[in-house]
Amino acid sequence: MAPGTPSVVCSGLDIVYSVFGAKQNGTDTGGELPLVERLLTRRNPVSTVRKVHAVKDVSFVVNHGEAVGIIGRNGSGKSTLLRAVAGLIPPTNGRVWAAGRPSLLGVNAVLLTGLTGAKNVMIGGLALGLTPRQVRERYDDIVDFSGIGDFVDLPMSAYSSGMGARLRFAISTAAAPDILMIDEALATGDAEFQARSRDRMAEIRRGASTLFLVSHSNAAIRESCERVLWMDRGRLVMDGPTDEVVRAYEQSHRKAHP
Ligand SMILES: Nc1ncnc2c1ncn2[C@@H]1O[C@H](COP(=O)(O)OP(=O)(O)OP(=O)(O)O)[C@@H](O)[C@H]1O
Repeated sequence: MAPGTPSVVCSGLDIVYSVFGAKQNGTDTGGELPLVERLLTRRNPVSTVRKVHAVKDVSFVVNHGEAVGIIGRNGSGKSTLLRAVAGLIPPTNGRVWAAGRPSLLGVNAVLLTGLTGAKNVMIGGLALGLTPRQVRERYDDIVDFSGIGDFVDLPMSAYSSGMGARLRFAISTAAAPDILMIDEALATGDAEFQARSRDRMAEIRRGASTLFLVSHSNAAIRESCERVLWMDRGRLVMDGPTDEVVRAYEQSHRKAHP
């Protein structure tokens, strides 16, 4: 885990989703016909498999101790890239290599919403590689940090989305993972929780772990990351120091909407 040595290597990564039951472009003219005519002619849309090329030929190397922001417009492939690096989606082409266990528990974790927060703390802790004893030792800290109070004894299905996100974040950062990945939804926490999250991220970084942060908040990216990957339509269009990349990204908005 020495700072300066590679933590994540992504080489020529392509991710293509297959969407089943979608209308294939060009094969269906039904949409252009008036409703009555469509009903009379019974011309139904052709259901088929549609490919969505969400990440296209992306390559980068991130070293231990780096905090990397991922920015880009809606649908540009940020979350998909993060999930692929976490090993949750197999690459269609290319390779992803990670030193250590990436933890995307931050927000997208599949916790069991039918179970109580308390049970999910145990499950999440075990998933992070902690022993049951370590989870018990850290239990109070995790629950305190999440700030969900007595709700911990209720099923997670009764939580607001912000409460769920806070508990996931608290669990995911309890084990100081080698590679912590945080997706946008973290921003659902209130201002006080966000301030505590930033402190916790700074603490994790001091432990020479690697941080990936997907966010639409350029302020959050500026505050937490020294390097930024800018994604656009699945491609990595810029990779460099935060100031440079965020400035170029903001300028591209101004050009698009002067
Ligand atoms: N499970 C999925 N199945 C099919 N297509 C998907 C799936 N998830 C994402 N996509 C598509 O992949 C593309 C990239 O989506 P992704 O969620 O990675 O973008 P994003 O940059 O994180 O977007 P946002 O900023 O809106 O969260 C989009 O076209 C999206 O519709």
